[in-house]
Amino acid sequence: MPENSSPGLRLEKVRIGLNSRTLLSVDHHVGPADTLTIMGPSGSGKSTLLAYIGGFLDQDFVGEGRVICGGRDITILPAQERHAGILFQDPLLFPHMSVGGNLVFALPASVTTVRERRTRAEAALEDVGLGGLFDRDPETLSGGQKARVALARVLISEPNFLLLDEPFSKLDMQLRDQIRTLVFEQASRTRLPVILVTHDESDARAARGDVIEVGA
Ligand SMILES: Nc1ncnc2c1ncn2[C@@H]1O[C@H](COP(=O)(O)OP(=O)(O)OP(=O)(O)O)[C@@H](O)[C@H]1O
Repeated sequence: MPENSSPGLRLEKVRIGLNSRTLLSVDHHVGPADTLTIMGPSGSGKSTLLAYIGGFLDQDFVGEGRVICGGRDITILPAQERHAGILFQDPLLFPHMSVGGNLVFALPASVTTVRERRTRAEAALEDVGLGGLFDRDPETLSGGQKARVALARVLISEPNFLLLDEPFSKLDMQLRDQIRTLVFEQASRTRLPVILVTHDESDARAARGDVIEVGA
């Protein structure tokens, strides 16, 4: 199989620049269910790299190189056609919707009936250990439960790959361990390539994949 038709996510000679300065360069292939961890000092361009891959790079930056997903060059596609599943430090749940509403909102439009949409959301909640919480107000959840809902919402959107921007950094140590185990289990189950940005060595170890240090 020619290399660029392989499954997974290929970052081909990707360079992120600001003004005339190169912030970081990456050339790497992330296979299905593999994680590439990006570590580096604050301001080294890690979040900006995720924005380039996801298709939402701010116009102040220069992004070069190709992003190839499942053999398809997605570099020129707008964000909504790249289907990145993104998790940030904050779960960013919609406060005016129930937990289930947050998930139903993220479902692909191809799931059309109300009954099927509800069934899919309930199953996604089960997958992250939150069965039965469909009707809950997200504001009443603990930090760990919110992180689980955010994960379920990303997974139910049927993303092509995951971009994780320090998603565990606000959780205390025990919770951090639980949530990241769940994230990597689910990424592995769904065969998604993952790019993880973190400052934390234990996140990198838990991810078990390749680690790139940038800005060193
Ligand atoms: N919209 C913007 N316009 C100009 N410069 C920006 C903009 N957003 C961020 N920057 C700068 O670009 C650089 C890269 O930012 P980025 O957020 O990607 O770094 P990071 O490695 O993710 O940092 P951290 O680890 O602190 O999250 C930083 O120097 C930042 O100050």
